[in-house]
Amino acid sequence: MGIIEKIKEIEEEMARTQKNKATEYHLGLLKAKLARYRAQLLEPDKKSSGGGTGFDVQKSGDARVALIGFPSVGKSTLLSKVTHTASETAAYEFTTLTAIPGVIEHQGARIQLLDLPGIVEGASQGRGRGRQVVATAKTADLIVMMLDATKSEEQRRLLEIELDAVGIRLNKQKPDVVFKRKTTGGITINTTVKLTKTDEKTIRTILAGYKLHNCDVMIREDITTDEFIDVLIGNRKYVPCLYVYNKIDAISLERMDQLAREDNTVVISCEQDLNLDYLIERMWSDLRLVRVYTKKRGAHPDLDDPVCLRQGATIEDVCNGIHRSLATNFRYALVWGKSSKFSPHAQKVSLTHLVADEDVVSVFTK
Ligand SMILES: Nc1nc2c(ncn2[C@@H]2O[C@H](COP(=O)(O)OP(=O)(O)OP(=O)(O)O)[C@@H](O)[C@H]2O)c(=O)[nH]1
Ligand SMILES: [K+]
Ligand SMILES: [Mg+2]
Repeated sequence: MGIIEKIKEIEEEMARTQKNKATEYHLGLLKAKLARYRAQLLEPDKKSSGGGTGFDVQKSGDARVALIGFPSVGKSTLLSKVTHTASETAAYEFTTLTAIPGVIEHQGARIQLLDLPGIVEGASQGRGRGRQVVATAKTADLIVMMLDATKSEEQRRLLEIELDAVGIRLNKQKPDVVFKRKTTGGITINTTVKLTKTDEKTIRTILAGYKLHNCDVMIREDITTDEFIDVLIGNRKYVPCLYVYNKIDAISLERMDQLAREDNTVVISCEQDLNLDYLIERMWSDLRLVRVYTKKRGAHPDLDDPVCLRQGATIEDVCNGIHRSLATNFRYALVWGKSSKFSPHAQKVSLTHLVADEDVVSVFTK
């Protein structure tokens, strides 16, 4: 039996099993098994399973945004509108057959926008080019899920299932759980909060299912069983997602208003150029780029050309963003702005210092 059939079998068994206290552990085990098979399915370079690697497009610029959606929702139309790259658009499905990168320049940042083929239900299990598309989505700093405002709400949930199946968690934080393997000593589980969505017995069942007999688990958040499995499997990607409803020119004002009020949602019309500037503004802010202005001694900072970095960036990243040799010859840096603990004055810092948006940095070398 192939992996896909095994997955089907487990999914069927889970659907058949009634959810209650008595079946909780069994369901937990099935979930763990399912997650293991899914992971196998996505391992790259397995000839039998067709591989799980994305399209071979070089990352460029300061961040990558991937356009994910069903066929003909208007992904290529968007790319053609907001970048200088043309991507073929047409009224028939699967017009786009590969990944097409374009560049958006906004607030000193260069954002790579990736147009991708449309995906269909079952994409994560190898239908169409879906596997490649969802694998590419994993490499993105932000996913723009494009939806057709004229179609049913169901499309959003279906796409979420496909992304979830490849280990992408949308608009979620990594669960606050510390998991440590040991060689002896058995299992220790500590919790700092009351668990209401799972319990210790389920967690022990799952650990046993993974043949983990010696480990320390520290749970600091009211997690679900699924979230615990995510922590065990480890290679989950937590990616921000913006839901973009296109073709609002073709729906009623009431419907548009309703969609626009949902969380993490922007409504647009590519064809009529409605709200596209706002969409770019939202993409830019959801990427949470950190702009750092560099300043030479005695000169004013260069405010036109910031170094754009991701959240969590350090002075070392700033150095690497300026010049390859800077970090190796680094002596110290002066930082003005939100990350300086003496703000408005400068703080003298080392390579590991975390920078904040709109900091000004001077680097001193040997
Ligand atoms: N009414 C309306 N139609 C649009 C809008 N944007 C795109 N379209 C139409 O939708 C159709 C599909 O557009 P594409 O850009 O090719 O869609 P896609 O998502 O790239 O499609 P695939 O590459 O096949 O997955 C085309 O006929 C477009 O003219 C819009 O804002 N309003
Ligand atoms: K199309
Ligand atoms: Mg297209």
